[in-house]
Amino acid sequence: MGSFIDTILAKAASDKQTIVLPEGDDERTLKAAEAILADDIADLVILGDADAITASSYNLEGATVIDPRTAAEREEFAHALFELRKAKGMSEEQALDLMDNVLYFGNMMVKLGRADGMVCGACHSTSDVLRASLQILKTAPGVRLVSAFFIMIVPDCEYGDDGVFLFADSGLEIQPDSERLANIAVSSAGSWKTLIGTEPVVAMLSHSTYGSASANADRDKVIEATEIAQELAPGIRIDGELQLDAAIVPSVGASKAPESPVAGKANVLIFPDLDAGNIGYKLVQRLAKAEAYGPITQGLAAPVNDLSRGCSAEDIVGVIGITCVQSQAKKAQS
Ligand SMILES: CC(C)(COP(=O)(O)OP(=O)(O)OC[C@H]1O[C@@H](n2cnc3c(N)ncnc32)[C@H](O)[C@@H]1OP(=O)(O)O)[C@@H](O)C(=O)NCCC(=O)NCCS
Ligand SMILES: CC(=O)OP(=O)(O)O
Repeated sequence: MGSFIDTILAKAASDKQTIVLPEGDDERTLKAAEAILADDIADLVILGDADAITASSYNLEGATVIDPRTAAEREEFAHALFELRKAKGMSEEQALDLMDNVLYFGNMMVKLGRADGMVCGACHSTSDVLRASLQILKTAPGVRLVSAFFIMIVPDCEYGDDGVFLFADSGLEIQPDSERLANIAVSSAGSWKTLIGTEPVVAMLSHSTYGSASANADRDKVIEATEIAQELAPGIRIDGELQLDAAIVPSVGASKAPESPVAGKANVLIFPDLDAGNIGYKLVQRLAKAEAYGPITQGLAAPVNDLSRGCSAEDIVGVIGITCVQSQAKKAQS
């Protein structure tokens, strides 16, 4: 793994957080858990069939293993879930039934402070993972929109921060309007600062650079989103609309958008919709052999992060480290 993830894991280990891994029946999750425990990076709670987990070939000594179907906390968590969701029509019985679902049980652990964060999605779809978190944890104070990004580490790449990029939204918001797109850009700049620590340089991506394409709704959405984002965060370098080459390649940026403070230097790439963002990250991951960590959420009241069902155990280790660093940052702010 590259130096980005080494730095993240060292930071995670410096102030250990407690992370729930609800997919205890997934082989990659157990392999990742073994690596996290061996390097003393986080305290782990693993959910699932306790007999099967403890009988697995992985050394999970030190982890707390809970089977939600028989856990002592079921009634307490179900009642708390009912209180949270009764206005939305949930009954006590439905809340208790949901405690069989590891995603709901895990989110309740985070909600009630039994864990600092959660990582899952190796064998659950993104919509199932995120819906449960959006319903239970909700947005952080002052935040209107939750969105999701990937940290991409592209090998042998001189663009971005030596090949490090943030791609958003690659996981959650399907068709953001200009206001939502602006919010995604501003949140992504904040996430870049939290995880990478250097200055975010944010490009609002389009098929057009500075009006090169004739007016159309897609282009105009990105132009409007850029204006809103610049107003929301005047201290952050955000510019658009920019094509991908103008955003990251200095010579192309200089020729297509010479006055832009972002063109040719972008490290945070904001895609116009989820089709572009999700396809874009998978292209770079698979064709450029980039490491891809995410979807990492931003704007949730507590860090719950998703995975692609195509993830490796190493990806899970990285996302656990990122979740710990997000939790440390959240505690530092409060
Ligand atoms: C995440 C997702 C499931 C949420 O939307 P949904 O299915 O429409 O769920 P709901 O409308 O029931 O929303 C659930 C709750 O989340 C809230 N919510 C939904 N999107 C939100 C957002 N971006 N920010 C904050 N809250 C949000 C809703 O307001 C709702 O709250 P409430 O139940 O307390 O009123 C949906 O956006 C989705 O499927 N996204 C794409 C995921 C995906 O497939 N990605 C590709 C692979 S990574
Ligand atoms: C992030 C993502 O695309 O997830 P999945 O591959 O599981 O759909």
